[in-house]
Amino acid sequence: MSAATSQGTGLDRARLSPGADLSYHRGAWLSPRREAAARPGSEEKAVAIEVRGLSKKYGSFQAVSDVSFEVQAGQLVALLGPSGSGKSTILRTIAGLEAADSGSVLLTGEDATELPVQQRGVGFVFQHYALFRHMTVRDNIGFGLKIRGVSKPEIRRRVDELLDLIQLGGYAGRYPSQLSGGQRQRIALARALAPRPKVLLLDEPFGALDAKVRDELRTWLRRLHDEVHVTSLFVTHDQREAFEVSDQIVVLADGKVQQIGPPQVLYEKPANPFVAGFLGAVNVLPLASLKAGAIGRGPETWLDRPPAEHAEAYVRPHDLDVYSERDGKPYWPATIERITPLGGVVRLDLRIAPDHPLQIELPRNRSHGVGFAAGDEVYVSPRHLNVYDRAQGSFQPVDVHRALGLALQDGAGI
Ligand SMILES: Nc1ncnc2c1ncn2[C@@H]1O[C@H](COP(=O)(O)OP(=O)(O)OP(=O)(O)O)[C@@H](O)[C@H]1O
Repeated sequence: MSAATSQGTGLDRARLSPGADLSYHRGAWLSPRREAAARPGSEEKAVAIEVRGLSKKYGSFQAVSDVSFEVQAGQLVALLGPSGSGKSTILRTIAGLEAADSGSVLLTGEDATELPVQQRGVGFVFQHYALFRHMTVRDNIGFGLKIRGVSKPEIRRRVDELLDLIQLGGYAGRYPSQLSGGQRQRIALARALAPRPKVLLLDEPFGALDAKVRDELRTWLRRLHDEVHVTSLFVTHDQREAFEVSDQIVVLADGKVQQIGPPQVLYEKPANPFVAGFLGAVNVLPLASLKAGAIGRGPETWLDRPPAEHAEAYVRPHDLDVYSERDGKPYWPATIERITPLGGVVRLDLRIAPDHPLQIELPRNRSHGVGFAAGDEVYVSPRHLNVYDRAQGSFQPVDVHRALGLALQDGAGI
């Protein structure tokens, strides 16, 4: 957090300080060791949450399996995965609401594995607003401070500051029943922030809201985070939500980490077929069927090690071009079955021989210019794809045009 923003929100260092031996850096309290690491010019970045080798069984069911990841101080990170992938279990373990079978949790550098919930310094926001129905908004937000024995004037000042921050200044006297779902979640967030937690944990915070409010709150959360920079880890099963809000995403499936990285990197360079499919639409096609259409060096030369006969190409709908003539690029011959305008893009449903469905998305302007119609025989060419070789267990990105360009420069195989 910069000095300017901390003054702007009133979340200043002096009042946030939980102890003399800690200092504040980009949203997290740091021990002297971590503070040194966070100084400008330092190689190591401060880590606010560190999960090491976490495993958890419910009966004989392995819900979380050797999960490790780090959250840098001041970042907003998503735990993304399908239902049952272990997201909530991990979040609850970090909060201290659940005990892991093995592994450890470090918060701002200190081992918190054995600490009770109240001593971890975490703020928690649940999917279903856990506001007290009989308390006003002001009392709800101030609740955590009251039980910690903070003085009344200080609680009042802090609640006003947070009401300003969440832009609900005029709502202090209302009861939860007099608020919309979105407003209740903003209050829940203010309540979690009130005791100045080291880290904020959010479990599907917008899951119970309708799509439009959800959309608005995502943007709101990101802006709020940019203002206060409190280290936040939030659980979602919604890929779009994770993309819109987070700095980093931890993708989970079956209780295991699949990949960790910034949203765009995961999208462009997924580590495996699961991540490729979970983070957006993808066509899966036999790589071998490109051989016949390949110009110059075929797909077997695009990778360091030639992929097996049954390797598959994973191609995003917007990474495909469609032509009425062959034009020197590798292609799949295809037939257009349906053309569906979808606002800014047009979706083409095609079929390649012998019987593979294929989806392409073209920008609206481009599809107008080309003038395709259902029933047209066309050539489909990938710009970028991932080759999945089950036998080798490898999943490798290929920039097709580049691979082809290099092959042409070589002059080989033409
Ligand atoms: N208390 C429990 N007892 C038994 N099994 C549980 C318990 N809590 C969770 N599980 C199981 O552990 C697995 C992981 O659950 P978890 O809630 O962590 O997943 P999740 O990814 O958060 O799912 P969702 O998005 O549906 O909330 C699920 O299969 C779930 O049924």
